[in-house]
Amino acid sequence: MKAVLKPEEKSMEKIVALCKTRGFIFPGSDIYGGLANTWDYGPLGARLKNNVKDTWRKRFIQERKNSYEVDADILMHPRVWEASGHVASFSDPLLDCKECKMRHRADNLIDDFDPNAHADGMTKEEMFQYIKDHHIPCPNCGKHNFTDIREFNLMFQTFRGVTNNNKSIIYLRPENAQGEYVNFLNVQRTMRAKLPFSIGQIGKAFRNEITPGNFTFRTIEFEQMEFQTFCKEGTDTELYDYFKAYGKQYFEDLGLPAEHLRFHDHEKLAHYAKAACDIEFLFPFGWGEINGTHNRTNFDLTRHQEYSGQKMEYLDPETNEKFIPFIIESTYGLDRTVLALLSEAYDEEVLDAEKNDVRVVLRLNPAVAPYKAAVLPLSKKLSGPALEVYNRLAKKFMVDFDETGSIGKRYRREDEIGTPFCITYDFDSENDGCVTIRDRDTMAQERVKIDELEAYIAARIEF
Ligand SMILES: Nc1ncnc2c1ncn2[C@@H]1O[C@H](COP(=O)(O)OP(=O)(O)OP(=O)(O)O)[C@@H](O)[C@H]1O
Repeated sequence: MKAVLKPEEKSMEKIVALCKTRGFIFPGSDIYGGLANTWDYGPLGARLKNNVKDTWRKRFIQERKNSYEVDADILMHPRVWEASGHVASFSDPLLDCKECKMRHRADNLIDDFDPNAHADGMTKEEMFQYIKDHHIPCPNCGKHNFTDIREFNLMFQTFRGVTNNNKSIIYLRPENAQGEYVNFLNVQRTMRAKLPFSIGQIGKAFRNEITPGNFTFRTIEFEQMEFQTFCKEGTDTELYDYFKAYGKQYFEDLGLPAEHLRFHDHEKLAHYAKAACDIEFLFPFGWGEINGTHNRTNFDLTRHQEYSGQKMEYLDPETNEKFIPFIIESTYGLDRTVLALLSEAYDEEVLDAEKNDVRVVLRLNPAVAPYKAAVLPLSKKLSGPALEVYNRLAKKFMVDFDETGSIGKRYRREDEIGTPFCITYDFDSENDGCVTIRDRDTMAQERVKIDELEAYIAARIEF
C-alpha cells in the first residue's frame, strides 16, 4: 500500500528518531557519545536487515541457476589491493577550509552547489578551478578560503603480527568484489560451472569516509550484497543491460515504487570499465545511489593473473578456446537498501484532524517486516491461551507478544514498527476457536480460525 506522505514531506529527523526509540538503529558507541558515521542495528533493525538479506539470497542465489554464494575473509593478501588498483587510486579529493578547519570532499561541494555541474567528470585541477570561479563557500562557516585538493585513500589499514612496519600492513576490504574474483577458479572448478555463471556474496566493507553520512547512507563500515557474473566477451553488453533491469525489479519487489527509482548512467568511467550505471532512490534528502552495475571487462582477472602468477583462464568446453572472462558486477548497498525501505515505508495518516490524532505507520513489505504478526490478548485474563497461539506461530515466524496497555495503543505500537498483522485473542476465542486479524495498512479486521493462522500469514509474507 502506498504511503500518504510524499518523499519531500518526510523528515529524516523523524525517521532517525523512530529508529532510535523503537529499536531499529542506535548511534554507534552511544554511551561514549557516539563515533561519527557508525550506527548499531538494534533488535528490530537487525531483523529487518536479515530479512532483506534473505530476499536477496532468494532472488540472486536460490532462484538463479549457475549462481553460487561465497563467504570470503575480510582480510586479504595485500597484493590483492595492488592488483585491484585500490592502493594506487581508491581515493577521494579532499580540501580543508582554512578558516574553520572543516574538511570537505571537493566533488560534493560542487554537486551541492550545482547538481548539474557533474563533478564526477572533472579532474582535480578542474574541480579546484570550478570552486574558485564560482566562489563556493564553506558549508560550515560560509567563507571561501580553501587549501589545495589532495587525494585521500579510503582504505583502512591495519597491521598483522607485532611490528608496525610496511611489510605487515593489511587492509580492511573496501569492497567485497575481490573476494569473489580471487575465488573465481575455486568456484568454477568445484561447482563445474560453465559460463555465464555468477558468484554472490553478502559481507562487510570498510571505507574511511570523512564526509557527513546522512544517517546510515554513508558510513565507515557497511554491508554489501554483491553479484558478479563471469561471461564471455561479446555476451557482456546484453548481460549488463539484463542486470540493470533485474536490479530495478528487485527493488520494486521489495516495495520501492518505480517512480522513486531511476538509473544514473555514468559519464566518466573508471579506466577498466566499459559501462557503469547506478540505481538511485528518492530519499527524503534527495536522490542517492543504492546499487551500482558495472561492466568491468576482463580487467580484474587479468590483473590478478599478472599479480599472482596464476592463470585465470576459462577453457570453453565447446570451442576449446582459452580466455579470461569478462565480469558484470551488480552491487547492492544493504544499509542503503534498508534506509530506502524505512524511508519509503514511513508514513503519517491523519485519523482525526480535530483531535490531532495522527497514526505513524511503517508500511514495510511483510516479507521484510521485523515481526510478521503480533499476538495481543484483549485482557490479561486471556494471556494464557493467547501465549499458546504465540508459541505455535513462533515456531514458524518472528512474532511479537504484547499484553500491556489498551488494544488501541498496542495496535499503534505495532503500526510504528511495521508489523503487518495484529492477532487479537478475545473472550469469544475460547468458544469459537477464532481470533481477529487486523491489517496494518487498511486497519480492516477479519475473523480467522486459529488453525488457519499459519497458512494465512505464510501466504502473505512470501517474496
Ligand atoms: N560509505 C558507504 N556507506 C554505506 N553504503 C555504501 C558506502 N559506500 C558504498 N556503499 C554501497 O555499496 C554499493 C557499491 O559500492 P560502490 O563502490 O559502487 O559505491 P560508490 O559509487 O563509491 O558510492 P558513493 O559514490 O555513494 O560513495 C553502493 O551502491 C552503495 O549502496
